[in-house]
Amino acid sequence: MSENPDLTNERASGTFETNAMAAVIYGSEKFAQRRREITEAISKIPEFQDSHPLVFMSREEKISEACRKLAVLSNYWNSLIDTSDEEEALHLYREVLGLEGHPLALHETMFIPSLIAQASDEQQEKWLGRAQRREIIGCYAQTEMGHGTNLRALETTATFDISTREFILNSPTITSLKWWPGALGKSANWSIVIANLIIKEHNYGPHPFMVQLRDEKSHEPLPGITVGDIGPKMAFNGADNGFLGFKNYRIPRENMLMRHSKVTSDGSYIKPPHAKIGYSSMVKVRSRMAMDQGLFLASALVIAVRYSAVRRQGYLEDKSREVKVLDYQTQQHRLFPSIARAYAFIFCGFETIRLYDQLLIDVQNGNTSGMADLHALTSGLKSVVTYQTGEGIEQARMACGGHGYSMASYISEIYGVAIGGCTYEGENMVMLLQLARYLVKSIEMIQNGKSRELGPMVAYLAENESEIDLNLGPNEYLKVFEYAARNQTWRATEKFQKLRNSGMSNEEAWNQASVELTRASRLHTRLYIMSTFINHVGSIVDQKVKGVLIDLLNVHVTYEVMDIGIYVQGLLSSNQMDLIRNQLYVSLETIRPNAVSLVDSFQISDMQLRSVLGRRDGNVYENLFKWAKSSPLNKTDVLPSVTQYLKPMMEKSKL
Ligand SMILES: CCCCCCCCCCCCCCCCCCCC(=O)SCCNC(=O)CCNC(=O)[C@H](O)C(C)(C)COP(=O)(O)OP(=O)(O)OC[C@H]1O[C@@H](n2cnc3c(N)ncnc32)[C@H](O)[C@@H]1OP(=O)(O)O
Ligand SMILES: Cc1cc2nc3c(=O)[nH]c(=O)nc-3n(C[C@H](O)[C@H](O)[C@H](O)COP(=O)(O)OP(=O)(O)OC[C@H]3O[C@@H](n4cnc5c(N)ncnc54)[C@H](O)[C@@H]3O)c2cc1C
Repeated sequence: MSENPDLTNERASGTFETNAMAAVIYGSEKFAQRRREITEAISKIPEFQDSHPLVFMSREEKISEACRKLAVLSNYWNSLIDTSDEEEALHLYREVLGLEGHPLALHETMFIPSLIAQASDEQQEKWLGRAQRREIIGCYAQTEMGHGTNLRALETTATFDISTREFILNSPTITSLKWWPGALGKSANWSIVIANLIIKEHNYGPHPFMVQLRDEKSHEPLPGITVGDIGPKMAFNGADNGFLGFKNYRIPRENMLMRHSKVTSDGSYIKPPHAKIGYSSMVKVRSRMAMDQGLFLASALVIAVRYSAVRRQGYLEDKSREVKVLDYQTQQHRLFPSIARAYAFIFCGFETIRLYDQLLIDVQNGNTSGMADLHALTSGLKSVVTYQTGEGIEQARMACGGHGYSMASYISEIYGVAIGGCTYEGENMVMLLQLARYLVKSIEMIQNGKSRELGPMVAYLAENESEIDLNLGPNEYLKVFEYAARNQTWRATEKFQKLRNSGMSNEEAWNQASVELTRASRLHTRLYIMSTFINHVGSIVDQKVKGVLIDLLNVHVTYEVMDIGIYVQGLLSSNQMDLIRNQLYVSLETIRPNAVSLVDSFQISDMQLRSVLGRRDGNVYENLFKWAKSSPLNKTDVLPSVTQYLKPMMEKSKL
């Protein structure tokens, strides 16, 4: 079937090459090209296709389907990608497995990275190759039923038995059961387990241990291990998140991951170079989240924007034909700022992934000085990005009207998976408060006359306000954001200090200032996102691509400043606010002809999107009907439930 002419026309109105834009989005022409090649190669392998639509499958079927594809993938892995390239691997996983989770997701995202960051050279020699070759499947078991946030209260223990030189693992209570780890339930046979290290009755706090859970031949749980699946979730049901308990389960001393902290055979403890070095796997995942969430948001927008260009409803001036709903200003206001955010998140993602990779090298060389900065940055970024991604996806769903609510759109599944990011890798409020600690410390440095020692990301906190001339473009908007973030950070810090100085405990003062503190963290992070977007656009060479991204940046800066209006009342007059509002409306119109090309540029395949509404060819209606007919409920005209219950009920009512 040929492409829907409405989409053909939209594509013809684009002012730039989508391949050139993809090169900017994905950081290089080479990688953008590799993505296309991988997608093309996968499309020719029939076993990678869903055996039937995932949305009609039960959990068991979803997990089985994911395992089937992983088994097929193992035959093609080396021929499809450069296995040393994490981004290529991720693209392959996304294309083949989609986003509903699978037994190797945590193996790749946390188990292997933990071995790389936490295992000594000898331990890597023993386990890393096996993990990378997928001879074993691992997970990351930290969260317990009773505690996920407050790691100092974890209850699982690893007690050193000096006589046998083993650790004895125990789960002393119900609440100490590990709860949530992905792939733990049914798939993983090994795990990195975070447990309190106890030597001679002294608790040294949470440490990582390499623990075998299941027999490598029979896959049966080993004696002393209780393990299983925690049941269905809001989404992500292709993953078997699990529970895990230990009863006097012994592992050799050499199974504590000992790159940083160490326990010698005589039970001596050697401290790590930084107290939080064991938290690196979390920082690794957080540093990826802006990219991953940006792609979730992008997926929902591809669907909503393409659909809005083929959906016609109502009239504007021309009464001879209904308009594309994408021509309504409200629809543009709903979708275009999110397109800008998706671009910005991906640009930030590349930046934080690079920063993590650098930090990993620094830490391996004994330099831990960058840990606090990256922890603060990624804590704020994961919180803001996951929240705004959730908002954007939900708006995309509503922008598709009734069909958006159908699983045929697939947006609800994208939403369910993405929104999990607000919780996993540190609950958002908690992580905003982690960043707030860093911001408060920065203010205290300024108060103590140490402004010069501030890092580049917080230097603006020490600056004075300057006049704003909004006609001058994005950098002026950045100043508006700096003003808002600076003002809020000072206000929140002063509130905290005042409460503390009034005699309140540090903890209570912090608690009573915490809403204001989280607001400061959000503004600081949104400033970082805007500034990264501006810098990125500034570095683009292709003039056509740059021109469109400047238009998109204008959508971003005007929308973001309008969105934080309450924080800039002291800086901007109501005339200036009106000016910005009008600039936003103008920029929505400017971007309109490029809307479809901007989402096409994400180059997310139909196979990955799984959306009838978001099909690249725009042939929505005939495929919607086909999809509905394939619903299992339509296998027969008369359901057994009708025969069994409704008919007798109706017959009875006739009497
Ligand atoms: C080839 C590769 C292919 C890859 C393919 C992959 C395909 C799959 C794709 C599918 C995607 C799948 C996505 C799903 C993934 C889901 C993963 C979810 C996993 C998890 O959720 S794991 C569990 C995560 N848990 C958490 O995040 C817990 C949150 N809590 C904490 O982090 C800490 O407890 C907290 C809140 C930071 C507090 O810690 P605490 O020890 O109590 O510390 P204090 O509050 O007292 O702070 C002390 C001091 O330490 C500083 N600090 C804290 N953390 C860090 C850190 N990480 N680094 C540096 N510094 C840190 C903190 O700032 C304080 O400093 P001060 O100077 O202020 O004292
Ligand atoms: C899809 C998914 C996958 C996961 N995968 C894994 C995995 O592979 N491995 C693993 O170990 N874990 C995993 N988890 C667990 C996850 O990391 C935790 O659920 C998360 O860190 C939040 O912790 P919690 O559940 O204890 O929340 P809680 O801390 O109980 O949060 C409840 C509420 O309390 C508030 N709160 C808590 N502490 C504070 C505070 N100090 N100040 C202010 N407010 C506070 C929170 O903001 C929140 O509103 C996963 C979770 C999900 C949803």
